[in-house]
Amino acid sequence: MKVAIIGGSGYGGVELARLLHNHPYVELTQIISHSQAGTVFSEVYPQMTQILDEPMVDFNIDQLAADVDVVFLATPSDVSHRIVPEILKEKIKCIDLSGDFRLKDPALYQSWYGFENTAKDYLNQVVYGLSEVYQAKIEGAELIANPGCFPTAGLLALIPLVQAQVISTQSIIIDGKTGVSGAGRGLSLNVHFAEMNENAKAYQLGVHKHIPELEQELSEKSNDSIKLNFTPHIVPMTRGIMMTSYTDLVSEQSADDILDIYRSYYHNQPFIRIRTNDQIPSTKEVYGSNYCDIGFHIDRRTNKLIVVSVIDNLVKGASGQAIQNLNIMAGLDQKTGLNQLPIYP
Ligand SMILES: NC(=O)C1=CN([C@@H]2O[C@H](COP(=O)(O)OP(=O)(O)OC[C@H]3O[C@@H](n4cnc5c(N)ncnc54)[C@H](OP(=O)(O)O)[C@@H]3O)[C@@H](O)[C@H]2O)C=CC1
Ligand SMILES: CC(=O)N[C@@H](CCC(=O)OP(=O)(O)O)C(=O)O
Repeated sequence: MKVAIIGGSGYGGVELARLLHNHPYVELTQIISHSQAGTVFSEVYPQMTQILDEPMVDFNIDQLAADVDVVFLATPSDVSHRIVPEILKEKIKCIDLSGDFRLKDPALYQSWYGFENTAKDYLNQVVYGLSEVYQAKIEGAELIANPGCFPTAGLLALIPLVQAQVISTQSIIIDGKTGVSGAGRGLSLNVHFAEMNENAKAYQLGVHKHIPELEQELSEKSNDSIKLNFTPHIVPMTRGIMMTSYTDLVSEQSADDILDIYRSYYHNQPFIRIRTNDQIPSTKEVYGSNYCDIGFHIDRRTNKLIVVSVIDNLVKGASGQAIQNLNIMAGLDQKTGLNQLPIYP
């Protein structure tokens, strides 16, 4: 398969380049850059010296049509909805890492993302690329909306429970923590060393763009209209997402019952690892890998089931899951090119 990356000079772009380098069936033919076309990729990212020494190129639809089967868009929000229709017309498949196509209700883009989606007609055909949950739909997709990093970890923890109807859908509270690379490579005060080092900050309470995404997908799986609380925190680490979900059990459940729900839902899913015996995963245990690790604790005093799920935001939360989706679309083993083990310590 010939693939291109749009948004090459960002963190999602370089992580795609790193992972695709070891993919046996992919040829990366173009890295497209809005701001640095003509610059050699390894000059922007010296760790790619003697690996990717070609210059990045401008977006050119004719060149794409001649050269590429699948495009990864690793662009900020409010970009891909403007260019995806043009790319799809050339029969090139698109995997969009941004949020531009994740929400099914077009009205929600203005309120949560602050832009008007100009490709509303495509919201009916886009497939939400949560790989383990929508595998069958992903197989035939032309356009994938790769899930957000927080939703990936949160939904993988909660969908099996909601579907099994063992938790209340009206009292879900999620506490999210993210590493700084989640904010992308652009400079901003929030990620300034003195602002974030030895510091933890909650942000965007009640207005974060991942709230409607979490609600949309959990509502779909429960046939209920779910409203939930989600608060993200930025903490001083480079990579990693931890989602701690507080849920109310609606019936008596043992730890083995909960384990059975997860094991049967994720039967044969290579990237989901369910922890047993109250073992709670930490972000370093998935660092650099495409795994999502899930651990849980039942608090008998309060009848709450507390679930902790962790991913690497740049791998399972972005570029790794995008490649997992490419593999599913191409009929390959999901693990192709994604066999990196976590880097620990
Ligand atoms: N970082 C993360 O953990 C995750 C990120 N995502 C999503 O992936 C996307 C990329 O994120 P990330 O790589 O971190 O962000 P970065 O800010 O690191 O990179 C985005 C890149 O997009 C390109 N770009 C910027 N403005 C425009 C524009 N107006 N038109 C076209 N291209 C533009 C730039 O590259 P160039 O100039 O070379 O084109 C820029 O480097 C975002 O939508 C983000 O929400 C999803 C999950 C996790
Ligand atoms: C630290 C930080 O700013 N994190 C980003 C994570 C989201 C992101 O960048 O991208 P996706 O929506 O595509 O997952 C945020 O909270 O907006």
